Amino acid sequence: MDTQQQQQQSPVQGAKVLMVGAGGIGCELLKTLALSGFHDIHIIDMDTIEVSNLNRQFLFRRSHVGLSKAKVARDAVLRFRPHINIRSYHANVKNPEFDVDFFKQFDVVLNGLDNLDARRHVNRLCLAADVPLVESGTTGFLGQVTVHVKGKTECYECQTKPTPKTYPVCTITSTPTKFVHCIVWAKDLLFAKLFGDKNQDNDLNVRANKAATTSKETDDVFERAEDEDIEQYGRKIYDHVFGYNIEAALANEETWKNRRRPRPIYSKEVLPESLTQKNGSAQNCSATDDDSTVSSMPLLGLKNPQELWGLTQNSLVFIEALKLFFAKRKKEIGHLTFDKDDQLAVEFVTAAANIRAESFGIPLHSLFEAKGIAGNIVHAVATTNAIVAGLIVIEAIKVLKKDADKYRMTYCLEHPSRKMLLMPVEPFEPNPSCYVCSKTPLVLEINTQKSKLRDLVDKIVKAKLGMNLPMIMHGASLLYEVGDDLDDIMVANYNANLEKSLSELPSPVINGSILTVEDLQQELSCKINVKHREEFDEEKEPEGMVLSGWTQSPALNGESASTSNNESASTSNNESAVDVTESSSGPEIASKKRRLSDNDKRETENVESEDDDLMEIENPITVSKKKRRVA
Ligand SMILES: Nc1ncnc2c1ncn2[C@@H]1O[C@H](COP(=O)(O)OP(=O)(O)OP(=O)(O)O)[C@@H](O)[C@H]1O
Ligand SMILES: [Zn+2]
Repeated sequence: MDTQQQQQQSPVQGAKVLMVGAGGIGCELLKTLALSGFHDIHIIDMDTIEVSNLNRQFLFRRSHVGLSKAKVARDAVLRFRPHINIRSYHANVKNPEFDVDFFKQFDVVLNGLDNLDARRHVNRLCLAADVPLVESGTTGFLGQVTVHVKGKTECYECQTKPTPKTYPVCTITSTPTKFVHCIVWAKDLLFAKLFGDKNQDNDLNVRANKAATTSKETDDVFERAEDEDIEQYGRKIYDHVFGYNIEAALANEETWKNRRRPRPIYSKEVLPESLTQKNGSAQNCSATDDDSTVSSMPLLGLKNPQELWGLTQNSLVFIEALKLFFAKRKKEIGHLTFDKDDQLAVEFVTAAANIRAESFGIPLHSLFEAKGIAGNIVHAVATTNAIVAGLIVIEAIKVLKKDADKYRMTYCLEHPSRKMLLMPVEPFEPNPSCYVCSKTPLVLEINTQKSKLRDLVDKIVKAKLGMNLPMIMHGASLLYEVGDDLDDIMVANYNANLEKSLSELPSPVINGSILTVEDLQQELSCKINVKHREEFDEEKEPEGMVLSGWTQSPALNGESASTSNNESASTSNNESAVDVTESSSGPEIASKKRRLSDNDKRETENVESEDDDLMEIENPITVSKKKRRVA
C-alpha cells in the first residue's frame, strides 16, 4: 500500500460508525462499508426479515425470515470480513438507551431509514452529541444523500419537509380527475365510513348530498340494521354512493360547466338479481380464518391481481368483499383502518375506486396497481439503493477526513439532467431560524380558551415538533411530562391538565405566554410564544392552531412539490385537504431540485438527453451564493 493510500485508509480504519436501518439501503451500506475498510460498525434496526425484503436486501435468505435484520446483516458480512467488529442492536433507535452519550461514541452516523419520524430523532441526537450525520433515502429511481455537520451545514430539519401528499377535499368528494383521487375516496372516505371508527369525521357525501337529504338520512344509509341481509345492505351502499350521490351531484349544473359529467351507476344495471344463487354465499366460501388472507377473488374466479377487471367484475368484488367483512371479520368492523397488506381491504378499495373511476370516465386499474397507489408504494429499485449506499460511504470518508470543502449532497435523478443522473449540490449553511439547530422561538396562534393542553401536545409538540418524550413548562410551572419515573400523583395531575383549556391550567397560558417545550432524550428545547386568536378558518386551518416562526427557505415558498415518477399532488392553499400517506424514503428530492438557480433550471430542462447511462459527477451545481456553507 503506498503512502497516499495509507493516509486515505487511516481515518476509515480508525472510525467507529453507527448505521441506523438495515433494510434496502442498509444492506448495501454495510457491505460497502466492510469492503471499504471500515473496522468498527454498529447497526440498529428494529425489524425482522420479511419475505418481501428478500428481492433486494441481499444479505438475507429465506431461512432468515422472522429473524432480526441487524443481527443477520452482521453475521452475513462477518462471513466475508471475519476480522472486523460489527455490533448489532435489534431495537428502535428511539429507545432511551440510545441517548446522547451513546451517540457520542461514534465518529459519524449513517442513516438508511424509511420514515421521517426516526430521521428527525436521529438528527436531534446527532446535533446534541455533535456527531456528523450522513442521511439518505430512495424512492424508486430517485434518491438522495445529504451531509449534516453541526454549525457547518444545515441540519436535517433546517428545511421543512413536504408534508404527506394531500388533495383538496372537493376533488376527492366531488370532482375526481385521476385514479389516485378515486383511491383516496375509496380508502379514506368510503372504507373508513363503512369499516372504521364511526366517531371519526368523514367527508363522504357531504357535498353531493346537501341538496337532497338531511344528514340524518345520509347516516342511516351506512348503518346496517341487525337483521338486514348483507347483500341487500351492500347493494344499498352501492346504489347510494355510485348512483344516487352522483345524480345529486349532477343537479348542480355549475360544477359541470367545464368538466366532464359523471355517470350514475346502479347495482341493478351491472349485477345479476341475486349473487348468492350465482356465486354461493360469503359464509361458506373457501376463505381461511386468517384475517389477512380472507379474499373474495377465489369465490369469483379471479386469480391474477394484474388483470384489469371490468365494471361487472369490480361490482361483484365490491359486494363480495363487503359481505366477507361482515361474515368473517365482523369483530373488526368499527376499528379497521386501511392497510395495504390486508387483502380484503385492498380488494374492496380497488373495486370501489374502479367503479367510481368508471363513473367519472377515468381509466380503470388492476388490483396490483391500485394496491401500489393505495399503499403509496413506489417499487424499490435495488440499484438506486446500491448507488445511494456508495454515495453515503463517499461522504462518510470526507466527513472523517474533515474535508468540509468537498461535502456534497447528491441527488439521484430518474432522467439525466445537465447530462447527469447524479446531481451533486454544495451543502447549505444552517438555517438561522431552524427551531432544531438554532434557538429561534416559535410562534403559536391558538385559542387559549378553547384549545386543550392535549391538542397542543398531540398536534404541535408530537406531530409538528416530532418530540418523543416531551416536557412542557410555563415559567417555573411544569404542565406536562412523559417518563417512566413519574409517581401516580404526578401522572394524575398531568392527565388532568391535558383535559384543561390552556387558560384554565394551574399556570394559565394566555396571550403573550412563553412556553418551554423540551425533549430530554433528544436534548432539544424550544420556546413557543403564544398568541391568542379567537377564530380559525376551518378549511385553511383545520387544526385550529397555527405554528410559525420556523421559516423555510424563500426559494421554496409558494411552489408546489412534484416528483417525476409519482402522480404529483396539488395542494391548494385555499382548500382543506385529505391526507394520503407519508412518503417514506425520499421526501425531499423535489424541493432540493428546486433550489437550483433559475439559470441552472433552464439549462437542466434544455439539456435533457436520451442517454440513460450514469454520468460521472462533474462540478457541483453552485446554488445561490449566499446560502452556501461557510467552510
Ligand atoms: N425507529 C427505527 N428504529 C430502528 N430501525 C428503524 C426505525 N425506523 C425504521 N427502521 C428500519 O429502517 C429500515 C428501512 O429499510 P427499507 O426502507 O428498506 O424498509 P423495509 O421495511 O425493509 O422495506 P419495505 O418498507 O420496502 O417493505 C427497516 O429495516 C426498518 O426496520
Ligand atoms: Zn436545523
